[in-house]
Amino acid sequence: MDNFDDIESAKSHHHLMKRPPVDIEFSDLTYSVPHGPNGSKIILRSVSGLFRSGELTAILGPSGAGKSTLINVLAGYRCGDARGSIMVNSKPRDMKSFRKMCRYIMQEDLLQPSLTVMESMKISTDLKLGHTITDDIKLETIESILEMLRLTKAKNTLMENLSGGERKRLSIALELVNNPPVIFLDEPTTGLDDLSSTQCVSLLKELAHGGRTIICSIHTPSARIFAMFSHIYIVAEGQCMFSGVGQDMVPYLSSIGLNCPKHFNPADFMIEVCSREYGDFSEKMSSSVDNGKCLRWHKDNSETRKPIVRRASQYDTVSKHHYDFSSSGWSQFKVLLRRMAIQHKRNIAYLLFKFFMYTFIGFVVGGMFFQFGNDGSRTLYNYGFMFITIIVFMYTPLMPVLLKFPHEVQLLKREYFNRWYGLNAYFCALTCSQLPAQLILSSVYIVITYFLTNQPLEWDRMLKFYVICVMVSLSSESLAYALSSQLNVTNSVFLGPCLACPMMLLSSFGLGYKEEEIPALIRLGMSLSYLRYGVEGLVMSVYGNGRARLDCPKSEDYCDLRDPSALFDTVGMSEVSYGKSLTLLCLMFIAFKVTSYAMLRWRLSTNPSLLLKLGFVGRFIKAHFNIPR
Ligand SMILES: Nc1ncnc2c1ncn2[C@@H]1O[C@H](COP(=O)(O)OP(=O)(O)OP(=O)(O)O)[C@@H](O)[C@H]1O
Repeated sequence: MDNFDDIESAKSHHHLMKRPPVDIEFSDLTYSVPHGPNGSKIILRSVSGLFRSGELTAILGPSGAGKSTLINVLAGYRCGDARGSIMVNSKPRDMKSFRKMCRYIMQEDLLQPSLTVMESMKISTDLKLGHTITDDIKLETIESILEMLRLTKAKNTLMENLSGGERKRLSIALELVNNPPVIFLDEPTTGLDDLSSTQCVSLLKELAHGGRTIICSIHTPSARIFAMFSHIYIVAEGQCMFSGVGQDMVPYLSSIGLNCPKHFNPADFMIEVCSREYGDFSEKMSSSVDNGKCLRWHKDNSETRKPIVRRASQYDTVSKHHYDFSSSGWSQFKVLLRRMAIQHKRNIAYLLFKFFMYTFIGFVVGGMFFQFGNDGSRTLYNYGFMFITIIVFMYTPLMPVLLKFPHEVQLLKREYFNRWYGLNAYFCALTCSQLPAQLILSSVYIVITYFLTNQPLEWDRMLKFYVICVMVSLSSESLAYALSSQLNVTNSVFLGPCLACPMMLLSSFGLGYKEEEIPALIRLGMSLSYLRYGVEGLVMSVYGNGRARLDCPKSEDYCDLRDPSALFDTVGMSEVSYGKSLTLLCLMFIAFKVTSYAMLRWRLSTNPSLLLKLGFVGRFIKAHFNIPR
């Protein structure tokens, strides 16, 4: 088969270099999830097992048996309510160092959109190999991995145009770049045809031969694929039904009175047994392998006929390896910024659409308040223009983030978990990547409306107006990140505008009231609405700083608000200054930014959900408000 030749030719390369052994042993592992307001559902029931380096382990079992959960818990992706012990090289798993050496390829192929295969491989190598390795070596590594995974022909294809098999292989390729010693794969062959599945598993086998610990869950493998695994671990109903070498599965089943028919795929037979097609053998099977503790069927040392036991000195070499980030935070930031810039460039149609939308809204609003800026009889209408401008700068950056970011978080979770980069670098790159478009689009709207509505053409007033609009839009964007980093799309899109409504109302509250007439609670709400500081800032930039009395058209007998101070009294802003409003707006922006960072860190954390620690209230929120973790 071509692929075997490819693998042979690639053996000498960096990504297939031998790795020191990492053995994973778990015992009495129990995992439950909250179920209903008070209850919990046990998914893993005191299972034990040993997954050794140099072995390709398959976790098999009927659908819903707990395979993905076992992988999630072992990889540390979900720790939730897990109890029991997980040992790595005979020492309790230290999540911090374990995460540095393990990679997790999830069932869904979460790949960054709008990048070609080559671009994503380059970004992956730049992030993972850092700048200590020359570009030539990186390119060589990429070329050989792509060749090995038969992706060379697709290297200039955009991710979204790849076939299911190619996407799966690319997910593996991206993680192979820095030669991880432990790889978890959740159903790597799902969606692949027979040939692609065989090639994928033979690649994993080759990687395992290089000393890696490769653990994957798999659905009903063909007899050929089944024979490729060095270790089979069967799970059903959250318990271990068998753990050992594939060839021993038929004798094992015979030993408990279940004879696999000739010419029957042992994996299929085992799944049928676990699905109770031949009666209930679950307890018998699970107790005969001591729920995974029994090593009788494991690959043994041919001389001693005992399971292979490693020497402590072999494990020591692992700690000498450095699996830390190869690139500095600054390099990660630059690479991520480059990636986001490419994605923006590829999405130029979306940017153009936004440009036209801002232009269109600019003309609509400018037309509605045409020439009101210096008209003493229309001062309140002009105040309305400023209020609407703030609403525009609240909604336009809010909605796209609420719609897009919940999906982006999934990608972020995968890359962050697999230690492509740190959160600080990502967060800074995300903030900076949005800024140029934000500044340009804000200018488009402001230039159109400012001139159409005939606001004072003084540089300092225009600049002040611009700064307030940009700060409101950046605050709205940060608020949207804070919400959408915790919620799914449906809830984000619902909650965002719901929160915006009271803030909008509070921003213009006070019209016609004296400050002491406003109830204390509403005054508190007003002081928490960043939109209010936005409206105040715009009013002060246009009317503050000693603006002269406005023109009063001849058609009017009397213009009661032609004096700016009369407007300040009417809208309850006589005590307001531009500097104070801008400072408070900036503080609100910082508060939103810090909140969105903290929310994101919380979302990426593998610790038990904070909500679960809150007891009943937390469980209720989690169960009924679709909080994804
Ligand atoms: N958060 C959760 N809340 C409630 N039940 C859950 C949760 N996560 C998993 N389960 C349940 O736990 C069981 C095991 O799920 P898991 O995804 O591990 O199964 P699996 O063996 O990987 O299945 P499949 O092969 O179909 O992917 C299933 O019955 C599933 O419904």
